[in-house]
Amino acid sequence: MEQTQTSCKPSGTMPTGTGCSSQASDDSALGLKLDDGSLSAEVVNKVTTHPCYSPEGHKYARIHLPVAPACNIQCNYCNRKFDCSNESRPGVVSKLLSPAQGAKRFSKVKERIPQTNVVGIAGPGDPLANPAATLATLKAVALAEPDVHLCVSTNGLALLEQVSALKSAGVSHLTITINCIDAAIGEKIYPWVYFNHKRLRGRQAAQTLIDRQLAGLKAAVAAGMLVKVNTVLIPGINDHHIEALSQELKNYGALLHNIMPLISDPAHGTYFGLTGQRQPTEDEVSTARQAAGTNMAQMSHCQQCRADAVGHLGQDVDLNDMASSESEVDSSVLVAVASKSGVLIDQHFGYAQSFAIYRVSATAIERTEQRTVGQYCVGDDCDAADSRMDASLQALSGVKHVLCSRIGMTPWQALEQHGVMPSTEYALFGIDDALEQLQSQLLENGQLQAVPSTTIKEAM
Ligand SMILES: C[S@@+](CC[C@H](N)C(=O)[O-])C[C@H]1O[C@@H](n2cnc3c(N)ncnc32)[C@H](O)[C@@H]1O
Ligand code: SF4
Repeated sequence: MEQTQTSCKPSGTMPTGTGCSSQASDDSALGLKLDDGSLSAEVVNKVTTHPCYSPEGHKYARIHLPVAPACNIQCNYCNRKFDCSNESRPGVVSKLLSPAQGAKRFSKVKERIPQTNVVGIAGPGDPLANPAATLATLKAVALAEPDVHLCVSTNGLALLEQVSALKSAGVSHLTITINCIDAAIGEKIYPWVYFNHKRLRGRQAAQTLIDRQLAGLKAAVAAGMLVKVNTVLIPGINDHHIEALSQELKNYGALLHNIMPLISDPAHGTYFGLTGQRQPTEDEVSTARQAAGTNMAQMSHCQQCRADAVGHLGQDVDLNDMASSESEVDSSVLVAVASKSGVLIDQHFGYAQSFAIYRVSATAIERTEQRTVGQYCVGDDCDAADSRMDASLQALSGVKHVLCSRIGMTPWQALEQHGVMPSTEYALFGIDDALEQLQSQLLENGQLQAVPSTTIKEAM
């Protein structure tokens, strides 16, 4: 890394300044800083040309490509469903994209907004719970435009094992959401964490996540990435802990700290929304930033963007007129339904011995066949061997969507990697109702050719 001295000097919090230095970090050993505590010219350039890292980057635009639907943890403030109209909060998107569609969207946007120099993957789930789609998208974008900044935003659970792949793909800017370093706090934020093929709960889940986040942070910094940490400020849960957290983040070499207010609304269908967890006041956010600012450079211009945000920060571009150019519009899709009763979506993917296959087009929903599969989970063993997944994939050949009541993370990821979209969104819905809702969603998202009217036909 180039070590040219610059005029960028420590300034503590960074709402309006250069945003390129921190007050007290002593991480020069990590290669980001010079001996006098200032940042190298290369780092300053990477920070000030990124709209999310520095207010100075406002002349540049960013695009988030929504290619990562699955998540390996659950946060009590998050619901990754598709958005309602005009909804703007992290984790929501209008339409998921494949890596090829993502790269195409980037090229279109770059033509229209040439200042787009940042391509990020931030969901709607966790990019590193969908590593194949994330890496394929990053590589396709880098091929089209080698000079863009590539960014990833992750909860950090799977970071340690992905750092070198991210580095090789050219990721320079990384954001990790770390809300606490105390598992007693973490268990109030994360109901479960899916790690090493097991769903962990309670304190063990929180401790595992925290350990992995800190190990991943350390590895990413050592690999030369500029690491920003997001912390969601949740009154009564982690607000008393912010200073201790920022001290640890500094020790681990994070460059910036972005304390974001919790967004909580009963209508969002999140645990915190439903339990009435309140959002912090502006004063509480600024107190937290001051407390953390004694250790870390603070950000305060974050817009808490959607996972498909496009354009300059705070001036998002409407993508509706681009949908048709993202093609991959089908005239019909095959949907596999896992059902025990034959009436409801009430079968776990792993325990299904057969799937009912439906052909869904814009004008019809037609049941075509029943396909038998070798059961994926055997006894308590849902950490199935690759061969059982291969057999399931073969049985589901040509299928684009699987509707089931539950599914493990391993088969979810394997299906996604093969272009099949699993969904538990319709668990316990009537099959007809679920298929009609899916049909409407595909039409709305431009993934089916739009022709009105619906009929359900039993062709068997
Ligand atoms: C949707 S996430 C996607 C990236 C990744 N899964 C993660 O959690 O870091 C992007 C950011 O939005 C934050 N976020 C999600 N829901 C939120 C909410 N209701 N209020 C405030 N921040 C939220 C996450 O904590 C994260 O920092
Ligand atoms: S890690 Fe990110 S995507 Fe996953 S539940 Fe939490 S906020 Fe949502």
